[in-house]
Amino acid sequence: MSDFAFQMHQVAKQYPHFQLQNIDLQLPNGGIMGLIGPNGAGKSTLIRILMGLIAADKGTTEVLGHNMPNHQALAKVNIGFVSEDMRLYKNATLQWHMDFIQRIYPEQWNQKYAVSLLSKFDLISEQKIKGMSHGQRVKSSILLMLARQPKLLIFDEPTTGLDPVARKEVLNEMMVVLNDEDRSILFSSHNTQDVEQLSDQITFIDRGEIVSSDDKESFIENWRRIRLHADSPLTISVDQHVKEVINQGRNTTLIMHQFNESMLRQWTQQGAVVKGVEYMSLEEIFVAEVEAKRSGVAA
Ligand SMILES: Nc1ncnc2c1ncn2[C@@H]1O[C@H](COP(=O)(O)OP(=O)(O)OP(=O)(O)O)[C@@H](O)[C@H]1O
Repeated sequence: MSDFAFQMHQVAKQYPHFQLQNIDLQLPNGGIMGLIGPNGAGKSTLIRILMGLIAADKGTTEVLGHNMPNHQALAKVNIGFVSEDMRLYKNATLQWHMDFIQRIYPEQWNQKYAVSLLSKFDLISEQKIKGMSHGQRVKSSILLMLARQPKLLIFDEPTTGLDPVARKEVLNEMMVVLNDEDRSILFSSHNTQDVEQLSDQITFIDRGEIVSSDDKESFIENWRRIRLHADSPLTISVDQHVKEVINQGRNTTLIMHQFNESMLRQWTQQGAVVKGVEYMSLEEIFVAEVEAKRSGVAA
């Protein structure tokens, strides 16, 4: 058994107008990784390669110790996948789907858990899929996936399009699953708040490449917003640590990477007063990381 839920090494995939490249990524067993990227960054392409739904042009992908896509049948027994375009049979009820999956995975299916999820998600098993709202369909897909207790759970944008109540229900249930240290989770999202709440590892992806991948604490610890006040203009330029300088009259805001207190001295010696040293939100860090990478100044 591998120590990793998945490992990707130098994976690449070329489409006519897009290239996923240099993907080196791994998730230790029991880890929870949030994959954040703008529209068209390559999140779904990366996930589809992991699922064996498409083959990479280059590199190696191993999921739960099985080589993908060649041994995907073995890996998929223990992978649960939920995506936005999940196909459920519109004319069938949720109960029909539950029975169907139970027949395919009789060993893994946990009927008691399925029934508890029905009540938690406020779903009616006798309802046909075609009569359900978007949120109910997403919750149904998640129920069907969770009740067979896979070792690796992959969610592609699980909270997109959900109202705040449904979103909270889904996130709460994901948190419960997360407490089981045996299970690993990868989920993609535009919503950095969801990712911040759930993940212990975060991967930023942009234009088909990984911008950075680290544990959440390291990201938060590495970045600061510094607010300075000075009566005369300060000369501060972008460098290895100062990623952005925003001048607003006598106030200057700096976005800084790998900050330490001693860096403040260079500006206090120019007569600046430090008004604030603030942690940044994951969303701000994401934007700063992407901008640094796009401008060629690696963060
Ligand atoms: N089958 C395909 N043929 C050609 N191009 C494709 C194909 N699948 C994806 N692409 C292109 O690859 C790029 C990345 O798409 P992908 O769906 O992986 O991005 P994403 O990060 O999941 O985006 P979003 O957040 O908008 O869902 C896009 O430019 C898309 O047009």
